Amino acid sequence: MAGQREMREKNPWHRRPIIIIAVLFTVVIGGLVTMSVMQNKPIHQKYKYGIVLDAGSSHTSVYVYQWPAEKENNTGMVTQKHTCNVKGKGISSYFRNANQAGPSLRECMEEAERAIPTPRHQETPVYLGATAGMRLLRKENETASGNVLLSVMQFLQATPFSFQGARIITGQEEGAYGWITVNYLSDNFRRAQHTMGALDLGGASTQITFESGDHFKSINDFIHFRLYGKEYRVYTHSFLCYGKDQALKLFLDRQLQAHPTGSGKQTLEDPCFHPGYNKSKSVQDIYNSPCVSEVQPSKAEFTHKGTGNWMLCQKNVRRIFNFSECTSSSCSFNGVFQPPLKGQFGAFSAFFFVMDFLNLTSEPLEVSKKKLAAYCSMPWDEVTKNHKKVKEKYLQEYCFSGTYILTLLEDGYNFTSETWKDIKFIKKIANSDAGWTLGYMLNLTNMIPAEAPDSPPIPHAGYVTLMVLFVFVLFFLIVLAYCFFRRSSSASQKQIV
Ligand SMILES: O=c1[nH]cnc2c1ncn2[C@@H]1O[C@H](COP(=O)(O)OP(=O)(O)O)[C@@H](O)[C@H]1O
Ligand SMILES: [Ca+2]
Repeated sequence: MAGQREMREKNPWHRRPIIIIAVLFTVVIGGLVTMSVMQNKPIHQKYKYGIVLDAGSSHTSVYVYQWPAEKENNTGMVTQKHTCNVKGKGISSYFRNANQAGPSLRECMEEAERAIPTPRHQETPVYLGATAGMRLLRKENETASGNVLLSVMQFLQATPFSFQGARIITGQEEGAYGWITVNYLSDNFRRAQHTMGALDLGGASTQITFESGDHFKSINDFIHFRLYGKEYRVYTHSFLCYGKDQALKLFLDRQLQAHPTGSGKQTLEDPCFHPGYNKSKSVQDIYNSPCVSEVQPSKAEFTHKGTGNWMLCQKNVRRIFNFSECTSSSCSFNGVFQPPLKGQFGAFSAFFFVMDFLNLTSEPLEVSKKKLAAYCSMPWDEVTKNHKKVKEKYLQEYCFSGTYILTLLEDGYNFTSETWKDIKFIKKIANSDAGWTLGYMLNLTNMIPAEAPDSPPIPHAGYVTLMVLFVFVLFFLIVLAYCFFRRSSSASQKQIV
């Protein structure tokens, strides 16, 4: 008996309260660990959706975006779920039969219906923004542009989505939203010291946008943003008629006016088209735009003949710009103020399509010029043989388009051989297309807050881990205290004995 009691006193685990405490602690710790694992398991996300239609001058694209419902204001959360290119030309081409403009969007809107779960349709906002093609049509024929917009509005209103409006956005908005898109997708607003500039080349206009502290001139070209608690002063300018399709019209007009012919069909010897290229073209196709001079050549047709001479091509391309007039401290072209370039630039849309086709997206400026000169001098039949799958409409123009891009960037915007590496020709960032549509939607749905959202001092997972650790330490301390107490009480018992 005495021996048994002695053993029990030596081994404290034999005591009932201790066993109960140990079991309780095990249960509590087990509970806490399970809770922390459960809490951090990815829960089934509820997504929200948004649709933006980019009604460009050459064609319309439909973009479907999605984001987790509870993370609306976290940057980098919106992703591009689906895109669809509307068949045919841009909505401005429906100026003669405006009521056909809306129905032309049908197939792509049906695709959007399939891309978004049906229960979400009603709450999904849909926006249409029209760019330079519609700006030009409004200039030429306001009634026609109004009718085209009315047709697309009526069509979109009848879709199951929540229609939020169809309008012609300004060139400034186009530039600014493109800038917001590239910086949002690169997570520059919250993580980086600097933002990235945006260069957008369309068919009818082109935009340059970048952060610049230089704000004393031309207030019109500066926009202020407060995003995630930071101030941004952004320069943006849109050049109407300097998209690549309108620039080609300006270019052909200059050449046709420079070599008027007397009687007979006019032949235009064009250094920006390949040798052996020979096509009869309608004069009306050039003069159907408010960008070109009102004095038309008298003939209805002309023969467009390529000569493939890059040096001469660049010399002629330069003529569509005015580089001499400038009443400000510094200018891009046509007397437009532009502060000195700063930082890196993302160049997208036609900047990317053309430079990518020509394999010039990562070449230095001088190499690009040499390669382009060699490409322009290639005979047209060889070009068509080498690129059987490329649409002829694009293929015939790549020599001109490449030359136009190099000239616009170097002589127009003032990039140099040294700063050329700061231009990144991009199509997508983080799987979403670079362009103005995402920035437009982020702005209209208030998804970029002016102030940085308050975040807890430690993340949730860290909090749970700390709590578990804390319980372990507490448990260890109690055991330690108990042992200490046991030892000192048995020592004092011995002394009494
Ligand atoms: O694959 C391609 N190769 C060359 N150019 C392209 C390709 N895809 C689109 N483009 C061009 O990109 C431009 C897009 O312009 P958009 O239609 O957005 O006009 P906008 O922005 O001036 O309103 C057009 O000039 C179109 O021809
Ligand atoms: Ca565009």
